[in-house]
Parts: sequence; structure tokens; C-alpha cells
Amino acid sequence: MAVLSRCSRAVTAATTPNAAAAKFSYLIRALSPFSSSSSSTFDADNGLNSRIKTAVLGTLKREPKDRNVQWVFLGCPGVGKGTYASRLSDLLGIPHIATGDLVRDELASSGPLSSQLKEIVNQGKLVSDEIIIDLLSKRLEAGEAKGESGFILDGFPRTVRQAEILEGVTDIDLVINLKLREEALLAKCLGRRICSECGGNYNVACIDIKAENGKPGMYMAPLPPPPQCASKLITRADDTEEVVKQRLRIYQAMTLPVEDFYRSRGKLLEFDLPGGVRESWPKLLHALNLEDEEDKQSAAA
Ligand SMILES: Nc1ncnc2c1ncn2[C@@H]1O[C@H](COP(=O)(O)OP(=O)(O)O)[C@@H](O)[C@H]1O
Repeated sequence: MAVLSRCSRAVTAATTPNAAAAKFSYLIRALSPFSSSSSSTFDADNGLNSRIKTAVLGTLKREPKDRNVQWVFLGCPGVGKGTYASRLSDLLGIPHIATGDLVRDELASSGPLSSQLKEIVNQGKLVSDEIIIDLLSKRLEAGEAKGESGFILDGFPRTVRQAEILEGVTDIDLVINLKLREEALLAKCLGRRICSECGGNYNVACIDIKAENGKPGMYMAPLPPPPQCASKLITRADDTEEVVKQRLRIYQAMTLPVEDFYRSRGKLLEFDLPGGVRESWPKLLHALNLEDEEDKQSAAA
């Protein structure tokens, strides 16, 4: 509860542009040394690396009152991190930064990393920490230039090492751990569709799990595209059954320990999705103490 009230304060706190900009430059500078292409610089046990971390730590531990929230979404592939993170981003006016999107943008750019990334992503494996932190640092830098403050991270951190690096350079206020019944995850991934023109995310899967052995049933309606997107839908190349199963295995092995990392620091908010967006969104807002924000937005619309 203490974490939540701290977050609510942070949500409503006015952000001084200068303080926010300073905060971001610290974060970018702090992340940048780890984005070096030299693997020895990145070695967690390397003396130079620890020195950089220690130097950065001294300047970064600041109170969150002068900035927007810094939240992280955790959860298995298909759980809906992107959907809820993007809704919260719209509601709070805080950037939604999805490392999966950064990877896909890089893939589409046919830059030097493109073919290397394609092979990794299409096998359902994780991209190296070096590459992902490099992409994230560049995204934060671009945001800083536009005066962005705070973030809702989706898909990062995905390894304990990434979590340690992030924790070493800034304070994460809250980690929202979305949970969905395992039976629904694969179907949700296979039903995902993206509009090739506007980038909107939709889902054609209709999940209808019957009550069984004392376990309640669950219904999740499809999330259909609006008519203007219907003929432009594409499926992600890594949303095939084989690759999704591999991503779910990797989540268990590499990302589940990240949940423990934040749980032990008292930052993890567990949220069991009760169903589809219509049913889950109001409950998530309630859990985050944000119902008033939505009321204000509806009143202003
Ligand atoms: N933090 C990260 N660390 C390593 N690889 C990542 C990270 N974020 C994204 N990726 C790569 O991008 C792919 C797509 O990510 P994402 O869109 O978040 O997928 P998911 O639907 O599995 O949550 C991942 O399978 C992985 O290859």
C-alpha cells in the first residue's frame, strides 16, 4: 500500500521540466556505459564496470517527487502487457516504452543489426543485454530531447542482470506483474494482429475456458480492429505456436527470477487478470488507485 500511495503521489506531482530533463540525462548517461560494444566493459564482475556503477549511483539516488512515475510491466508473452501499458500511457501522459517494439523497429530498419536480430527473435530467444540496453538508451535519449518525463517500461527488464542494471541507475517506483491463466496465453499470442498502417494492436482470439474441477471458467472476448484497419492486419513472425512455446519457456527460466527480484524489494504488484480488457481495465485502475484519473479524462473529453 505504501508503494501505491507513493506512486499516486508521483502520478499527480507536477513535474519541473528541468528536473525531469536532468533525471533523464542521468539515466541515459548511466545506461550508456553498459551499451558499449566491448563485452569486457559489460562483464558484471569486471572492476571497471563496478566503478562506473558506483560513480553513477552517487548522483542518481533522488526523490521521485520531481518527476513522473517510472513503472515496469512484467508478465508472460500474450498476457497483455502492451495493451495495458499503452492504455496507462494514454491516461497518464507518460511514454510507453516497449523493448519488443524497439527490436522490431530495428529489424524493419535493415540496419547493421537487422539480420542478427531477425534470427534471434524468430527463434524466440532473448537479444543480448548489450543490444537491448543500447536500443533503450537511444530511445530514452530521443525522449529526453522531446522533454519526456517518466516511463512505463514493457518487456524490460527481462533478466535479473537487466533488473540489476536498471536498479543501479534509477528508482523504479512500481512493477506491475500481470498474470493470466496459462491455457489462455498461447491462444492470445496466436490471435494477435497488428495494423500495418497505424500499428494498433488487436486480437482475434475468443477465449472461452469452461469451469472445471472447481476452477472457474474464463471468457475473453476478441479485441477486433476498427473497419479502417481490418484489411491491413499482419501477424508477428514470432507469433507461431513453436516460437511462442519457446518464449514461454524462456520467460520461466529468465524472467520469473525478475519477479522475485522486485518482490524482495517490495515493489511488485501482482495483478490477476480476471478476463478481457473490458472487465480487467477498471479493476487494474482500482488496484493502482487511478480511478479518479480516468474520471477526469472522461469529463475533459
Ligand atoms: N528486455 C529484453 N531483453 C532481451 N530481448 C528482448 C527484450 N525485450 C524484447 N526482446 C526481444 O524482442 C522479442 C519480442 O519482445 P516482446 O514484443 O516484448 O514479446 P512478448 O510478446 O514475448 O512479450 C523477444 O522475444 C526478444 O527476442
